[in-house]
Amino acid sequence: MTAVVTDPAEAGAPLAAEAARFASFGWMRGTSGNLSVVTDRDPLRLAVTASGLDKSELTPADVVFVDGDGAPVDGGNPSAEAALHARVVRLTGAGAVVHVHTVASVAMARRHPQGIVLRDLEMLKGLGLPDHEQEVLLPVIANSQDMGVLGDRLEAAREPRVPAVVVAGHGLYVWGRDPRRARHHTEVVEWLLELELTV
Ligand SMILES: CSCCC(=O)C(=O)COP(=O)(O)O
Ligand SMILES: [Zn+2]
Repeated sequence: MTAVVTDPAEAGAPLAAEAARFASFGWMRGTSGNLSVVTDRDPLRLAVTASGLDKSELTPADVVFVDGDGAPVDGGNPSAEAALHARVVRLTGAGAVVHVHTVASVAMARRHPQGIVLRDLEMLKGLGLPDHEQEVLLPVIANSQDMGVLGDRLEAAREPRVPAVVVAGHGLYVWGRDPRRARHHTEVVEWLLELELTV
């Protein structure tokens, strides 16, 4: 069950902390990346990071509440990708979504535009897979500035066992039950991508 949150600072504090962590890894350079957390399920509401800010400097107030289509409910300027966050939540039931611009995700999508095979790695258990003897495809979808188009591509390509999709030439979308689990999934997927890039 999702605790209903209506105070921007309450919703924004964990997102600011997560953003600072990802930014410290170099995954949100410039003003790239965005984060969201579900604050209500009925009707669906998300707190999404505001657009165009340096994500290493967010304050708890730097979030905007959006509806199930990613439109602001009380004004404000949500992330340009808010509609994709909302779509991921509607599709997967996730409670938090992470979008980071990592070099490894873009490089690996360039090498493997049809998707990235991950197999025989203990770290796959960090995505909820039962053991290391697994082979899964991390989907890669083509980029678009139209979040509806990106959402359709994500829906068509997603692998239900993998809480992540790479957007070619852009970055990584990852989700989880809450911000902490979405962070763990993000760190695991990025580790797998960096490994495959290295070997
Ligand atoms: C240089 S970042 C370009 C936009 C983008 O892809 C991104 O992740 C940040 O967009 P936002 O509107 O959330 O700041
Ligand atoms: Zn982006």
